[in-house]
Amino acid sequence: MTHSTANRTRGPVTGSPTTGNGHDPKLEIRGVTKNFVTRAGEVDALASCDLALEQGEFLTIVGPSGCGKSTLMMVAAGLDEASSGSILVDGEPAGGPGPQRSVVFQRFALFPSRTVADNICFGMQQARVPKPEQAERLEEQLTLMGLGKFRDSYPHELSGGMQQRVAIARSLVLRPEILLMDEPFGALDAQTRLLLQEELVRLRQVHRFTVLFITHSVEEAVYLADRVAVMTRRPGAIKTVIDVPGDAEWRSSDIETAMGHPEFTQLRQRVWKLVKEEIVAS
Ligand SMILES: Nc1ncnc2c1ncn2[C@@H]1O[C@H](COP(=O)(O)OP(=O)(O)OP(=O)(O)O)[C@@H](O)[C@H]1O
Repeated sequence: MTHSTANRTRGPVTGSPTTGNGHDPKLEIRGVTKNFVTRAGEVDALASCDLALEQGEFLTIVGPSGCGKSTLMMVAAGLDEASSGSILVDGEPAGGPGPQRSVVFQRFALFPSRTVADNICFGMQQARVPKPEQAERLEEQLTLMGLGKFRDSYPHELSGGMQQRVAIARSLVLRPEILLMDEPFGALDAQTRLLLQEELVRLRQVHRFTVLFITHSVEEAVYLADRVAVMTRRPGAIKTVIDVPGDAEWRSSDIETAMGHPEFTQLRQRVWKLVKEEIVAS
């Protein structure tokens, strides 16, 4: 994927959104709104949201707490219905959840009574992937995620970081075209988080999946992304989308080194200022 070196900031997108490079979108969130009816009244969670991700793009979403990020993710995953608007994959209505879109949540949600290997294979069994192929994909993921030694362990025997590796492996083994990640590293200690961020960059180089990634961490958002979408306060909409240059010097660095780079700091500050405006105004 190519990137412009100039950081362009786009205003709220209306109508049919384009991708960063104007290509046909892999995943498109078109005019999605969501309101919840509760006993206390209606909650407008999302105003009209538009986003388009091209094949292989990594788009991170940041925004104030409660602005509707997880709601948007649930709708994008087909796990909840939009009040209006649509989710398109390759230009077609996406419908309910399917193997094409895989979700990783903050909490690992592993089956406690299944071993690591069985947890990773669960989705493949459901999808009736032939046994020899299951075995092949399992071995590949165990190696990629550094889980080989833990294949026969149970989730309670693993650290949080290892459990999240299993959750990610369980998603990747299905070879999803689109990976939807809702604060996947939010429950981890700082060191494990750094390691998994770097591993996600590496995995993405191998798999080239399209990623929509929610985070509270502005650093994480900038480090991982091709573009960072900033949401408004609730009801959430896309306030701005910022390009992160693909050829930035810090791109091949680990996140600690990247954070010391002036260009990275500038981007981080720019994103944080936009988020802070929304926090202050809410
Ligand atoms: N099932 C639900 N029923 C009623 N209200 C809901 C439901 N889910 C979310 N909301 C409300 O919608 C709004 C957006 O919530 P959401 O969890 O999407 O925000 P968020 O940006 O992901 O928050 P955070 O950053 O704190 O995780 C909140 O006001 C929340 O209380």
